[in-house]
Parts: sequence; C-alpha cells; structure tokens
Amino acid sequence: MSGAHLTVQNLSTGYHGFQVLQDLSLQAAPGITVIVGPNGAGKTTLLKALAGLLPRTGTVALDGSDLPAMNATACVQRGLALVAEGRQLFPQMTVTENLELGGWLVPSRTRADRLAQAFEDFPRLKERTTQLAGTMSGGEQQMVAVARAMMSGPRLLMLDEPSLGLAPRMVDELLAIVQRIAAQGVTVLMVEQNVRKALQIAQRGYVLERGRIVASGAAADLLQSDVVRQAYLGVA
Ligand SMILES: Nc1ncnc2c1ncn2[C@@H]1O[C@H](COP(=O)(O)OP(=O)(O)OP(=O)(O)O)[C@@H](O)[C@H]1O
Repeated sequence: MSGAHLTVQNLSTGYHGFQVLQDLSLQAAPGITVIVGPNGAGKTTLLKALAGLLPRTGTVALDGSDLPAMNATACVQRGLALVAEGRQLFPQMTVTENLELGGWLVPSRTRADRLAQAFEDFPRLKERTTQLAGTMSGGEQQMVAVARAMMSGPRLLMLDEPSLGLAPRMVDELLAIVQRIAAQGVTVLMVEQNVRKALQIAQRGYVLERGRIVASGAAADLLQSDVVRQAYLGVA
C-alpha cells in the first residue's frame, strides 16, 4: 500500500457564518503529520472539513485530485478515514460488529480479509471479539475506533486526539499502533494534545492557533522550537 499525499490550499471553513479557519494551507505526506494547538484553535474543525463534513472553500486534494466538499462518503471511497474525537462506537454492539460497520462500503470478501488483518494489528481486540464495545476501557474503545477506520482501507487516516483520557501506558500502546499503521504505508494526520509524544513519533508538525498555522516544520525541529517548548511543553 502506498500512502496518499494530501494537499490543502487556502481552506476556509466554519459553522453557520462563523468562520473558524481562514486561508489555511498544509500538506501531509506518507508517514505521520501532527497538528497541535490550544483548545478552540480549530483542529477538530479542520479534520471535519477535510473529511467532507463541513462546507468549505479552497482546495483539498489527495494525490493531486480534488476531494469534494460536503461528501463524506466520496471521501471514504477515495481513501480517507476519520477517527473522530469521542470514538462514536456503537456501545451495544460487539467489537466485531463495530469493525464490520467500518467496512460497509467494501465487498464482503475484502471485509473479511480486513477483519482478519485488524485482529492481527490489534491483538488486544482479538481476545475480545464478542465483547460489547460499551463495556470496554477507554483505551480499548479507542483501539476499536482506529481499527474500525482501518476497515475502509484508507490511504489517509485522520485521528482526532486519539490519546484523550487514556492512561500513559495505553497512550504509548496506541501511538505504537499508529506508528505501525504508518509503517504499513498509510499517511497519518493526527491532532494531539500529547505534544511531546506525538512529535516524537511524527515526521512533520503544524501549530494551529486561532484558525491559522503559526509554525510548521520537521517534527524534530518543532520539538526544539521556542514556540512549542514554551506554549506546549511548559519549558521556559
Ligand atoms: N458545531 C459547532 N457550531 C458552532 N461552533 C462550533 C461548532 N464546533 C466547534 N465550534 C467552534 O469552532 C471553534 C473551533 O473549535 P474546534 O473544536 O475545531 O477546536 P479544537 O482546536 O479542536 O479545540 P479542542 O482542542 O478544544 O477540541 C471554537 O470556537 C468552537 O466553539
């Protein structure tokens, strides 16, 4: 599998006339790209707009061809998947049923293959195929959410704060899985509050504040930069 190149140019979007992002441009290449920023900066709004869930202007292209605005199904068919904040699992359905729903657009043979792959990638879920999703721990539910997104066979996987509310050990386990997914050739675009850990596994990063990109670059350089160290790592 080869990861997709995402190119976003002059994206503006918001809610009912309330503009959140103005003229935002960014790129994501195969590997991991992280977006950090304070609460309310517009990170979730950005991922939703890219996933075809919000009206927008500007262009969003995957491997050079434009993705439609406001057409989430077309975005999934073109290889994009979003794991939204809050996971949005079906709590009364089993792990397997939740995963199968993530593959609703693919033929049943492919779905069965991807289900087997998911249980290989997420051994913790393999032990719990028949457990109801709503009875799982926060970290396990997050794994179900990521595994479900992988069922659509994405070339671009977008994750909105995957480590939110997880214990440190689960954060590490989840980020290790994200690294493995990227190593398989999926482009990952991830919003994370866990700035240090996220930049440590990423190749590139963007800092988003009040709807605008205020810094960007190689993840290793951002980790050393004053803007990230002072505002996000608490280093004076
Ligand atoms: N459905 C909505 N309707 C109206 N305004 C919204 C809606 N969702 C978000 N907003 C506003 O858009 C702005 C950006 O919110 P967004 O959730 O994108 O920020 P964020 O960077 O993801 O923040 P957080 O880290 O707190 O999740 C905020 O001012 C928020 O109040």
